[in-house]
Amino acid sequence: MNHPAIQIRDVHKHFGALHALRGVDLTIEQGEFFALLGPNGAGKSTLINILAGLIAPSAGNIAVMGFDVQQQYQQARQLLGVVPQELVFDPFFNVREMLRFQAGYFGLGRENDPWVDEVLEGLGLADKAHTNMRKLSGGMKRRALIAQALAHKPPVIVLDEPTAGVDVELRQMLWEFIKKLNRDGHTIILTTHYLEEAETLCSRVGMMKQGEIVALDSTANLLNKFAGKHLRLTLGDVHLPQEVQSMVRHVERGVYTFALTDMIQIEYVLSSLRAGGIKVIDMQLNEADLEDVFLSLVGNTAAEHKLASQL
Ligand SMILES: Nc1ncnc2c1ncn2[C@@H]1O[C@H](COP(=O)(O)OP(=O)(O)OP(=O)(O)O)[C@@H](O)[C@H]1O
Repeated sequence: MNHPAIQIRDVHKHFGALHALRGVDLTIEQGEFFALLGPNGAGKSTLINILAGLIAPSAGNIAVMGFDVQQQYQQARQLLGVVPQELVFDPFFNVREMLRFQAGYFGLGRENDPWVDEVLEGLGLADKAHTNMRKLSGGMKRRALIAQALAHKPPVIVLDEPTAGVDVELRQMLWEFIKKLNRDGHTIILTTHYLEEAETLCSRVGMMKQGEIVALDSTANLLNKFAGKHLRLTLGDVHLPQEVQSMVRHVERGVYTFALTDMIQIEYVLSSLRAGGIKVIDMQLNEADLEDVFLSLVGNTAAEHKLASQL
């Protein structure tokens, strides 16, 4: 039977009084490149920590390719490679030894060496294979630690904010390598704050807010459904008519970005400005992006949270 890569069923997590996960249901099929997005504190890391078997859920369960992460921890863990935000390593090994050791922990021996070579090559570490972990520069260490999570050739790879604070070169290299692994059949789950990354790489997106999934769809559908267009108008220092103020997504040095859900709104904005005696100095119409979807779903978090807690 072809199990989903990851099946999350009604997962809750309480930290004392805090209800950090409020019934998360999510199925990720084998071969997907999936993005999990959400503002700080939405619960992404908590969900990944439960997935990786590092913490237990308060209720619900998660299976990796059919293996329950608690009841069948070892099998589930073997199928999973998790690149966490913060990583620890043993400083006494060189890079290749460290990767072999890591794979050995999962019961793999010399037969896994070609894969270790592929990982070293893919992450630009081939010429550092014999360098002691202690002697690597910060950026190279980061690469080695990503390699470590992949050493046992896991079919399901989870990357938790892998490019936070990472230089452009590694970012590009990492994505090329991860895209190749995805083409080869590995399932990839990515959490990121870089919405652009999710937009270009991932075919499906889940957005979390306050411990719940608030949107789940293909990247293309989300963009179509929510985003519409961006109208960027250079107006200078003006006072906008009341009726168009709520459509403004962003203002910077006299350039106003309006989020439009319908093309007819262009005429509405322009005629309001005209009626208010405001002159348009320049105008641009752009496709909106995942950031719009994200903001329209997770914006006003604090205000809504307050409202929800009063109800
Ligand atoms: N061990 C813990 N003890 C108590 N509260 C915790 C613990 N871990 C997480 N939390 C809380 O649970 C909520 C969800 O945190 P989590 O780290 O999962 O969010 P996140 O979406 O990963 O955010 P970020 O993008 O900042 O990593 C937050 O309010 C956080 O403070």
